[in-house]
This record gives sequence, structure tokens and C-alpha cells, in this order.
Amino acid sequence: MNYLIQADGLTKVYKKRHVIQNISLTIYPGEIIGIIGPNGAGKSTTLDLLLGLRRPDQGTVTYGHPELDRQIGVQLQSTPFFPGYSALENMRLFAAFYGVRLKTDAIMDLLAQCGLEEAARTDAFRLSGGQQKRLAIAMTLVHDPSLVFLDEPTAALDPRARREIRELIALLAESGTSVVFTSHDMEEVYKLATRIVMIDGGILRADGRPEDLLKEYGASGLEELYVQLTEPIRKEDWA
Ligand SMILES: Nc1ncnc2c1ncn2[C@@H]1O[C@H](COP(=O)(O)OP(=O)(O)OP(=O)(O)O)[C@@H](O)[C@H]1O
Repeated sequence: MNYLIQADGLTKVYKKRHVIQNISLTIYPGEIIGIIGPNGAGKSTTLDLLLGLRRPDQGTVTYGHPELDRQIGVQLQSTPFFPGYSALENMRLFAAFYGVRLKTDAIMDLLAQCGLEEAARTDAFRLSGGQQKRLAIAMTLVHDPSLVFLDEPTAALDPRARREIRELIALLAESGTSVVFTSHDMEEVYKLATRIVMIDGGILRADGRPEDLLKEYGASGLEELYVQLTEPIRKEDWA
């Protein structure tokens, strides 16, 4: 099957410490990949390497077709809004970064898709936490990407807002956009992901369909699998 991104043997070293060790990972069209693992496991670094934002010390990242780098949308952990501008204006400015000129109607369609039509004229920084996350996701869609990366899209949101983001991600996937997201909420990952990638200590510990992984490790749920496959925090890491 044609892949979108193929990473082979990725290794990243900071100050002699291997924060990513020999990670190989292929992303295919139509997938919703949930990347899980403890704080500091190397999830964000892996995303950055896949996106070409950081260079691996070893290994390669290959894109399935030459234009893919212009067909990726990215929502990193901090929200990249222009202060003093409405949601709609932020969308327009962000689109311009991609060299895309979007008519107001097209922006309103994207905002509506993300449940933000009524917030279009509101200053982005005045939106609620959930609305800001949805706007950050809407901003990844301005150039009609075939793949979006969402780094903790539901972190620090209330249950309803989380559910809305989950529904939005599922809709994106249904409309043909592949999604790679990170989360610390195991129930959420289990509900949403078609494939789970677990990283701990910079090492890929598990990669597969949720139900297959549970069967393989004899775990009753994803939280149990997580505890089985991740190391307890070591005392020397407490400081
Ligand atoms: N620029 C850098 N210089 C030195 N160390 C770094 C750098 N970037 C990341 N690290 C280290 O690499 C490790 C992996 O960090 P990373 O941010 O990828 O983890 P994460 O799994 O995304 O964590 P979280 O769940 O907390 O977001 C951490 O120990 C971090 O301190």
C-alpha cells in the first residue's frame, strides 16, 4: 500500500543521551494513529522528526510523494494565534503562510466544520479553551491537507470539549485526512485510534491495532497495557 511517511531507524541524541532510539514507523492513508507514552518519552521529538522540524542523527524520513510536505497540517502544543485578530482573520493569515488565498465563505465552511461558526468574529484569544483547540485544528486544514499532526489536542479540556474534538478528528478521518495525535488519555486513544504507537524512553514499545495489542499482551484495557509496557519513574528522574 502507498505510504504517506516512512521513517526508518530514527535516532536523536541530545548531550550523549539517546532521546529517540532506532524508531521505524510508516504512516498510511486513512489511519488515525494515537501516539502514547510517558512525559518525556520522545513523542513530540518523533513528530518533529517526521515533520522535518528536527534532523535525526541517524535514520531517514521518506515522504510517499514529493508534494506531501505541502499537504501536512500541524497543531503543536502551543497555540499559534495572532493577537488582536478574530478567529476568521487568524484563519486567513495562517492560510497566507501556506500561500493559500481563502475566500471568507471557504473560511466560514472550515470554521463551521470545526463547530466555530458563531465564534468567527471573536478575538482568538477570547475563545474558550475548547474553542481555541478547535480553532488550532481548523487552522491546520486551510490547505486541505492529506495528513494532520495534532500534539495533545484534548489536553486540559473539559469532557464535553474533549468529546467535540474527538468527533472532529473522526470526521476528518472519514473525509479522508489521516490523523496522527498524541494523548495521555488512554480511553480516548482506544476509542479514536485505528492504530496505537507506544513510545517509552525513546524506544518504540508497541505498534498495532488497539484490539490486536490488547490480545497480544493479554491486557484488559489500554491503561493496563500502558502500565505493562512503560517503565516506572526512576528516582534519579525525580529532580
Ligand atoms: N532541544 C532539546 N535539547 C535537549 N533535550 C531535549 C530537547 N528536546 C527534547 N529533549 C529531551 O528529549 C526527551 C523527549 O522529549 P519529548 O518532548 O519528545 O517528550 P514527549 O514524549 O513529547 O513528552 P510530553 O508527553 O511531556 O510532551 C526529553 O527527555 C526532553 O527533555
